[in-house]
Amino acid sequence: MIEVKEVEKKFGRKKILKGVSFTANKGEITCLIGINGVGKTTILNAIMALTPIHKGQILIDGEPLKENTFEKITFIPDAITMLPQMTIAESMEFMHDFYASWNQERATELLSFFKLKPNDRIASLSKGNSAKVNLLLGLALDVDYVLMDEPFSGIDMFSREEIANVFTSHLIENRGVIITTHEVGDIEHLIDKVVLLDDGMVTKEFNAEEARENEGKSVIDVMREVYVR
Ligand SMILES: Nc1ncnc2c1ncn2[C@@H]1O[C@H](COP(=O)(O)OP(=O)(O)OP(=O)(O)O)[C@@H](O)[C@H]1O
Repeated sequence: MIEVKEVEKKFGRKKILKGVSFTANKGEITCLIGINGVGKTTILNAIMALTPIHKGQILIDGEPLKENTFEKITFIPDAITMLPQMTIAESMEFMHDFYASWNQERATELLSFFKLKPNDRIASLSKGNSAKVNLLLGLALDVDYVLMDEPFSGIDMFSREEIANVFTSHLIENRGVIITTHEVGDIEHLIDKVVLLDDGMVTKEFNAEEARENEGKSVIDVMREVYVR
């Protein structure tokens, strides 16, 4: 389980996170939802210790992040980090050399799942294919937790559908996934848990299935109650 406890974060004098708390379980897809600039990426960066926090605590399976935790968790940012002149195949080799947790079999499966061509250069990829390569490089690691920053942002409907299919496939298996988004529409059915953020705080944390079954409400219905007052 990933536990984010009372996390506070400032940039200069501006307080971005004002005591954010939530949990994300293994085997579930947790979605952080909030408008642009609310601090979604900052939360993922904080979980990965890529940015320092000023107060609070983040635990992964009960322990603070340490060097060996990086074999347990991966972060898929919203833009590809491979060099533009590299081919997809070279990017995969790079990851293979760098991470002990690289799973070549899964990488090859993802390559065909996304219908990507290994000899295409990163610089030549469309936004949709670039997002798919990014996802491939993260999901091919045998880790327990995957953090994804806006995996559906700015890409066409068909690419979004293909990416969404990964979430319901064995490629996610029983990992814990945290994704961020500001538009929940066409991924609503994939989400187990929702964490709504507003003004640097969690305004509501709920189980999407329970809201549907017990109250007959969609994620968007609950969002409307919280944000449109
Ligand atoms: N390195 C930084 N220095 C100063 N301010 C920053 C820095 N990184 C982020 N911020 C500010 O912190 C706030 C939260 O940024 P963040 O990127 O976490 O938001 P977000 O919810 O992910 O937004 P988006 O949906 O646009 O990606 C924004 O106001 C942003 O301008």
